[in-house]
Amino acid sequence: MADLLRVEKLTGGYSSAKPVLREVSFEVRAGEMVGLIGLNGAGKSTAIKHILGLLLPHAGEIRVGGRTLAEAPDTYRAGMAYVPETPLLYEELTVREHLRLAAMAYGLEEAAFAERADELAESFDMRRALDRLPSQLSKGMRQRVMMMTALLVRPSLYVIDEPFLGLDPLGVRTLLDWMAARKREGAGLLVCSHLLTTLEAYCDRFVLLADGRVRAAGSLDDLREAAGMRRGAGSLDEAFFRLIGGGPA
Ligand SMILES: Nc1ncnc2c1ncn2[C@@H]1O[C@H](COP(=O)(O)OP(=O)(O)OP(=O)(O)O)[C@@H](O)[C@H]1O
Repeated sequence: MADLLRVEKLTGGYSSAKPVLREVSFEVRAGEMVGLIGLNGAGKSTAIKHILGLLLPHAGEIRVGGRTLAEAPDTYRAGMAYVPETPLLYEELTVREHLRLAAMAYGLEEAAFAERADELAESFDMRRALDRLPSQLSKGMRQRVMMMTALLVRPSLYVIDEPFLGLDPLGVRTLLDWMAARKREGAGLLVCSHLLTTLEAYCDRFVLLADGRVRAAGSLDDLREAAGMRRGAGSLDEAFFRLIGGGPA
């Protein structure tokens, strides 16, 4: 089976004269969660913009479900859901209307919509907020709406940027439980975050970007090995600091 997401020797960024990403390659397979990590300015958001098709590769290619954006734009876009770091909501639509809009955009049937929306509202404790407008929601509640929208439509690939910021501990736990459930059902998740301890507990593999290049990639043990640590010993945090050259020797 094709990888859900394959980034192949991607060179890209905002101007071809000065690429931000250079020859970046990684993949996300069905049933795995991959953590995209790196310091501020390493190129994580730029990589995500390329994956979403908001930036076009200067060289290399990106495939979602085996197809590039140019080959199959509809399949490419419908194959993934993106959750941005900053909630983007329509100020004139209620929470329920946001969910319904997502369901329509992804062709979700009414019965499935009703069942899933209800389940999500319950587990994210948003039942009482379903008929509120975004201006009547707290920051964390707005973030919950974004997550609920992505979880409602059940694409095969999730691209999630800093999902935990703004969520209270209960929201973080609920979100992680949902992400793990989607993963068990065969979805792939690319999660970009600075919360290394959380990623370590939930991700199967990691891609560490530094200065727009893949500094190390693979399982925690692969990263430990690349960092000169023993397999089976030491945290992701420690491997990270050794690999980017900022930690104790
Ligand atoms: N719109 C833009 N135009 C030009 N350069 C940009 C733009 N956005 C980001 N950059 C540059 O691209 C590089 C990578 O930035 P990017 O936002 O991808 O980093 P990041 O890893 O997501 O960082 P953070 O952890 O701070 O979110 C930086 O040098 C940044 O200055």
